[in-house]
Amino acid sequence: MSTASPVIELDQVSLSRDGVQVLTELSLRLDQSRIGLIGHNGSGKSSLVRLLNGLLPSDTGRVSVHGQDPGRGPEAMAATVGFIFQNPDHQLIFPTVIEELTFGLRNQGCSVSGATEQALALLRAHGHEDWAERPVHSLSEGQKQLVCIFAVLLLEPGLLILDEPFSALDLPTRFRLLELLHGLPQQILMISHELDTLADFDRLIWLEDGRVRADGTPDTVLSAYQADARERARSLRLGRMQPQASEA
Ligand SMILES: Nc1ncnc2c1ncn2[C@@H]1O[C@H](COP(=O)(O)OP(=O)(O)OP(=O)(O)O)[C@@H](O)[C@H]1O
Repeated sequence: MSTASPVIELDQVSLSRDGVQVLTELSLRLDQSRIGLIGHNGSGKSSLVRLLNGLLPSDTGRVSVHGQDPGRGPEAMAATVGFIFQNPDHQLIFPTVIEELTFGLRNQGCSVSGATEQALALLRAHGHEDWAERPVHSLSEGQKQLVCIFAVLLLEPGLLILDEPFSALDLPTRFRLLELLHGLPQQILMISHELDTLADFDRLIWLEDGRVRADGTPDTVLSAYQADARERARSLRLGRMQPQASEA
């Protein structure tokens, strides 16, 4: 794993997509081990994490991820940032688990035998050596998500970014994944609408309209976020009731 300082820094970063401003003058220094990113739909969470792994370029400002400039693009960032998508099918491209796991290592110049050895060792360490030759399509959603995590762990990135990794998973699988994530040495930045999965995190950032609405421990940020969501739900209900009242 990289020994670079595990710090993500954004300085006055703005980003627009299709001409719409998505992030506005965002400045953050993230050096905690477990960081959660929350916010209502469209608040800019996915855009922010895609900026960190080089999938989206910023319009203005400076971004540094463990000393690397994501402006170099996602391939150059692969050794620094492991990215886990919400839907494993967007990530998994090979027929078998072992092919999937060895691809990244081979890309980094590792021999077939060396890559296979490392992949088998990782599967063995997690009690899944029997998965090696399994067709990826035969795995459950939770098993596929684990394979995605194993694939990025083999590249030993300093940062793992997970964009809503739990949405398709049942509760036991969610617990199993959370346990695995909490045991990893990597810095973790995770987007989740499942707020209970973030309760043990060191820090939560609440994004709203591309700006930081709140930033602090789960205790403080989650209660404010839930109160805001309840207030929004209440005004939505009132909004629906208005036409009926005027009809009366
Ligand atoms: N591919 C895209 N092209 C153009 N605009 C996009 C694209 N994806 C998202 N956006 C816009 O960027 C803004 C932020 O979206 P983003 O996906 O970053 O939000 P989010 O907080 O991750 O939302 P959600 O919780 O719904 O996943 C929204 O206004 C959205 O419409």
